[in-house]
Amino acid sequence: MIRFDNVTKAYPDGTVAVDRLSLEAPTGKITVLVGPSGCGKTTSMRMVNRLIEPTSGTITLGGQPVSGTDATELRRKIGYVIQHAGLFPHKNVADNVMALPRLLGLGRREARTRALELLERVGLGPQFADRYPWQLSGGQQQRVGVARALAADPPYLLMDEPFSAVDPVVRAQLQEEFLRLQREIGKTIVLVTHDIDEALKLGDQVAVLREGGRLAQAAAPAELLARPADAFVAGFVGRDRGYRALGFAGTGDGVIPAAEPAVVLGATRAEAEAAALDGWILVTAPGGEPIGWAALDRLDGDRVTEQDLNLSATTARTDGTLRELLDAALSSPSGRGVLVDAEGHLAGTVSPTAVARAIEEAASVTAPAGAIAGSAVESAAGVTAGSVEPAAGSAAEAPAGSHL
Ligand SMILES: Nc1ncnc2c1ncn2[C@@H]1O[C@H](COP(=O)(O)OP(=O)(O)OP(=O)(O)O)[C@@H](O)[C@H]1O
Repeated sequence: MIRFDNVTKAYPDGTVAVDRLSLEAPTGKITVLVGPSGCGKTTSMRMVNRLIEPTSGTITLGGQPVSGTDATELRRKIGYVIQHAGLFPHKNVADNVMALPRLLGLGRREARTRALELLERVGLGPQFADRYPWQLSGGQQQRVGVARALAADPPYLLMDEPFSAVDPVVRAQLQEEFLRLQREIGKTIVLVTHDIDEALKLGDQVAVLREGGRLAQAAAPAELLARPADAFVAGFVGRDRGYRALGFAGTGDGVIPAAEPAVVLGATRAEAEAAALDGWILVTAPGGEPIGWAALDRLDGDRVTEQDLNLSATTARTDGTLRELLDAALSSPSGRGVLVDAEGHLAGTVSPTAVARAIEEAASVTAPAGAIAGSAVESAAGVTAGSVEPAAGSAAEAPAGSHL
């Protein structure tokens, strides 16, 4: 565990960057520090590995005050990932990854083997080992940065805006990979971001800081969405937080999919017309995976082809979150959200009304009469005050929904 106890940092010019911060980052979990620019996120994090010394207060790592630990010794226990990866430009990828273990005396051949293993863990094949940083994309550089931080197998990881220098698509991919990796390695992580969506997606615990370096609230994402401590947190978390909370409000297990007829791509117009419930027919791949919807009155030829497909809808897994189910239902041109099983095969469809009913039920199971929907949703997610356990079906799980 990393613990901040009444920690303050005032710079010589009088700026109070961090003001009496008390916070625990639990072992094996991801704690995200989030807040507007200048609220003291980076300063807080850098005090952990003693790149910055606090003015007062104590930071402990596994019960040991960092101020009493030799800085070099300390940094061996703490991997550090920064924005733009911060790779050595004159070293190739393998040497970048193994710089620290080599310094600590690891032999060249062993270092190379370990570098290749680590690169594979972060999704980079052996062909990257001999490239130089300038020969990599931004996302690949970030992956090397993560591999390097893990090289000495430290129990703690500090990550400062690790995914912010890449485009949104790569970013989402890196976030998913990072969560998958963390499920394997279970490090104690403090991650800084200014992006609340990233914080809610990655954090087991999210600590919202406000200007002046004061902690506004630290809670599990579902708790933060359901019960923001004050107007600042509510504003920072965003206006659509009721909808976002559905991502933590249990799964669609209680929603029974309705049978949906479908035809395989390449079926004849007559087959599509015979099967359809209304003006829309669902089209699948030969293996049974839904691909898209076709409007019968807009079919181009005698057969259903890819050109006929409307691809605007998302699919949700039957055990996906209520948010994913609602999104599937609302994004479907036919008004029926497509559900798939764990193998990606069509399981049926669900209407927005059916999902709304499930949302109401989730809210009423545990809520006393008259309780506000927000706290009911939170109860349904099984979140207790102060808990940092991810709720079932939370962002820490593999993504259950995908694009149709
Ligand atoms: N060396 C310094 N001297 C004086 N003030 C500083 C120094 N370093 C940081 N600050 C100030 O401390 C405050 C907190 O800075 P910090 O970098 O921790 O914020 P941040 O939340 O990480 O911001 P950002 O999201 O913009 O990176 C800011 O007001 C900043 O200007």
